[in-house]
Amino acid sequence: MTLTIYDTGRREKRVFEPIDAANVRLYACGPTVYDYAHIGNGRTAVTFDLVFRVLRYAYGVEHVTYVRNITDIDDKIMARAVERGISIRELTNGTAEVYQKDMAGLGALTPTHEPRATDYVDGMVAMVQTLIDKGHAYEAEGHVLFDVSSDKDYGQLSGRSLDDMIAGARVEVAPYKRNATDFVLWKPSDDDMPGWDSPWGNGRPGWHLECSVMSEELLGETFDIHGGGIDLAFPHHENEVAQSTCAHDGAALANYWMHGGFLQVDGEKMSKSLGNFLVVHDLLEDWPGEALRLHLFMTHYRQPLNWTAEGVREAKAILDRWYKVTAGAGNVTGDDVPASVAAALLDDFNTPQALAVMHGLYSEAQKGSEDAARALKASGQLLGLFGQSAEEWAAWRPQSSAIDDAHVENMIAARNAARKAKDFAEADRLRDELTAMGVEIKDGPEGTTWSVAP
Ligand SMILES: Nc1ncnc2c1ncn2[C@@H]1O[C@H](COP(=O)(O)OP(=O)(O)OP(=O)(O)O)[C@@H](O)[C@H]1O
Ligand SMILES: [Zn+2]
Repeated sequence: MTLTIYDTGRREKRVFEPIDAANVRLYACGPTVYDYAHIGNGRTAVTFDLVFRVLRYAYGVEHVTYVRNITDIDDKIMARAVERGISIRELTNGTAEVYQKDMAGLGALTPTHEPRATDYVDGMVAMVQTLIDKGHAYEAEGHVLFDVSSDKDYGQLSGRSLDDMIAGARVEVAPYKRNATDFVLWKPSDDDMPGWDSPWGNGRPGWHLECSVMSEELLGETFDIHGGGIDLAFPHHENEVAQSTCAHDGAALANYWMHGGFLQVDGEKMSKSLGNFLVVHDLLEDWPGEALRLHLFMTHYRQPLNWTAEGVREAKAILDRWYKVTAGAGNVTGDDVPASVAAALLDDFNTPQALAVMHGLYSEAQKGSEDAARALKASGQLLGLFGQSAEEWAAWRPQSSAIDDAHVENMIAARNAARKAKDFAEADRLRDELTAMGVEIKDGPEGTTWSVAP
């Protein structure tokens, strides 16, 4: 089985060769658990969940380690904790739990490890000391800064020239920096802010340092794949690389870099600062998680994705049909995934191509092919779909729905009775009432079925 990955570090598609096929190692930068995650954050989490699933498919369930970290050291988090008079942990326990549940709602498997930055501060202090000792960092006014001029490879990952980076950094250059591009490894905390003891006084680590240390402790100095949204390539990942390679005497941080495209609204990145965001937590009240997930997969992970309610509605309708046609398919395994679907996913996680094949399988299944129904179900499961029975799927209702199933059944029975008695005016009246409630009914050879219109 050959997996190819578009490596943003090398700017080309490469055949994936793991360091150790018995333990393939993946790290994706997780959220700052300050607020609810929006569906843009969700897209990136789902992308790396798919990578995790495809790696498990290719190398075996027991042979992949996936780390998705939680950033709980952040100025906004600390300010809010102080404001409420509680610890960072007390504040973020709730938000981290909601994040984990919401991502599970999008069909994401629980990662192997979900480290929290606050549990790794000792390791961060040690790495800062190592960087100072090796001549890659310096102390200035209570800060410790990474000396970019000491790293000849700085800028390679994101492909930026030093001039570009200097121009970008100039806006906010602090007087104690030797070079405009130097970045913070450690910064001082005011007395009224949370902090940790260090050789440089009471303070806290810079954000980039967190991932360098958590990935080293959980995956080793060099691991296979490192990922995140495209906004993280620079400066976050560039700085992670600088810290880790300099602390580890030149050993690479990761052999492959993957970056997911933005989820957009009307052509703009969905983000907290622009205020154009939809929170996953709310979306999961209005839609089944698998419909949100399928909408994400309709666009290749590296392309920008325009999020629309119409897209989710379409995804929900596709799943309605797929669930119906696979209802009798029984248990399937990875062996039932057809080669064409596997090939699409092993080719840089080409979900639109996999879905195109699955639409073909659906047509065959609808014509009665049991093999096609099984292949469709197995393919869906590899994508993290078909996580429930056809009955459960059909019984799903939006949380805002006031529809009472028993009441609907009674109305349908009354309508059928009216039709039998040739009281078509009453039958039509009941149908209109159901439509007004958002219930769609269909008369078929096996009686009347109904569903809730999205
Ligand atoms: N619109 C988006 N589309 C895809 N991925 C995104 C989007 N916004 C953020 N991400 C990704 O979500 C992950 C979590 O990031 P984080 O919690 O720092 O969110 P954020 O960048 O603060 O969000 P925002 O941009 O809304 O402030 C990162 O990998 C980031 O690249
Ligand atoms: Zn990171």
